[in-house]
Amino acid sequence: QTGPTVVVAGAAAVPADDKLYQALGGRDAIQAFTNDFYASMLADPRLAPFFDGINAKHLQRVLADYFCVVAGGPCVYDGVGMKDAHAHLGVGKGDFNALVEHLQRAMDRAGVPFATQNRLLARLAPSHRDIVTR
Ligand code: HEM
Repeated sequence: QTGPTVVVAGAAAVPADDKLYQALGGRDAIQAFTNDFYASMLADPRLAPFFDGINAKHLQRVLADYFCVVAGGPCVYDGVGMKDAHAHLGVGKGDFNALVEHLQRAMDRAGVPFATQNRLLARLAPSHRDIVTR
């Protein structure tokens, strides 16, 4: 990406244009694949325990806001930074990769083109430094 970037809470660098946000189909489309993504993580015995006792409605909303902001969309992320959000969870690299795979599959099911999926994943990838703690 070219052009100026801003840094969002959670240390994702976000470009000043909203092209990726548009390519993802806007806020409603992002919320839809986020909800599907969340449901598929709950159905994965490896990831489900992390989400025990978590307010799913809230997390689905802030996750979609986060993806939206990372994609350059006109959303506000009002959650906590990635480091603080995950510090207590003991997320491993394999867990991180498993989550990314679920996100990829959910975007696939939503008809998001492969190249667009990869642009979002590339912007999320650096957050592993804040999220993976073991
Ligand atoms: C690209 C990777 C990831 C992104 C972008 C991401 C994003 C987020 C966001 C935006 C929140 C909300 C923070 C808030 O409520 O203020 C959150 C919370 C959470 N994340 Fe992640 N996350 C990622 C990876 C993971 C992984 C790999 C796991 C576990 C396997 C995980 C488990 C959780 C849990 C359990 C919460 C809720 C924490 C709580 O409310 O106490 N996340 N994440």
